[in-house]
Amino acid sequence: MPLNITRHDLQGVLTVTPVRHADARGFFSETWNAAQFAAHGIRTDFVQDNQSLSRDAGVLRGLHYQAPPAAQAKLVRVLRGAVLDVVVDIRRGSPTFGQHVKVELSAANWAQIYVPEGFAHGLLSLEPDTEVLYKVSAHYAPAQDAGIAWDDPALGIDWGWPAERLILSEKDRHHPRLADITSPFVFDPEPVG
Ligand SMILES: Cc1cn([C@H]2C[C@H](O)[C@@H](COP(=O)(O)OP(=O)(O)O[C@H]3O[C@@H](C)C(=O)[C@@H](O)[C@H]3O)O2)c(=O)[nH]c1=O
Repeated sequence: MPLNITRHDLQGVLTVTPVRHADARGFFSETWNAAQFAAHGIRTDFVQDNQSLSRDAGVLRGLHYQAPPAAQAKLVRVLRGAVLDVVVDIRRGSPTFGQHVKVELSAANWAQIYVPEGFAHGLLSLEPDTEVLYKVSAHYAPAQDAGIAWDDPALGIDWGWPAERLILSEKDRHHPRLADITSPFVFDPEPVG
């Protein structure tokens, strides 16, 4: 079954919507198929699956990335509830540096987002008890774990949620602005994979 893929204006960022085979019992869906991704030129070796639960709507996680040598590509989907998913290009020299893509992922729309290396990632829960599951291409590396301020004015992300009602981790309250870091990622006009 071919993948339903939408390419975004940011190089390599994709929305992927797997087919759901519905029947009287419910549905069946291939949520990750390496051969089908390879057919689209994406050969990512995922090594870890992560799951998070956000109890309330308004939980904002982000904007996160891991620096090389632990840089991660991610394939993100929602098992329950809905999120606003945001991906920011932080590759120095990129023609779209600092620009973002915003996509709603939900258990209902079954959409996934593919986030390549070189992008910061964040999500906002839009419903209570939202569960997110995502594959990553490098193991967790606390020393390389880093972030950018979700409200960096230069990024201009409209989260569509009153700032005073957002629920953030302590860590996510203190990330620097993009202009205040030297991103560890450099734009490659001809990326492999
Ligand atoms: C990311 C991560 C965290 N942890 C631990 C560290 C900490 O004690 C606890 C919660 O970590 P965090 O606060 O970083 O979790 P969270 O804020 O959900 O972080 C995630 O946010 C989204 C937007 C992403 O893109 C992910 O890659 C990841 O950075 O889990 C791991 O053991 N393995 C992991 O891979």
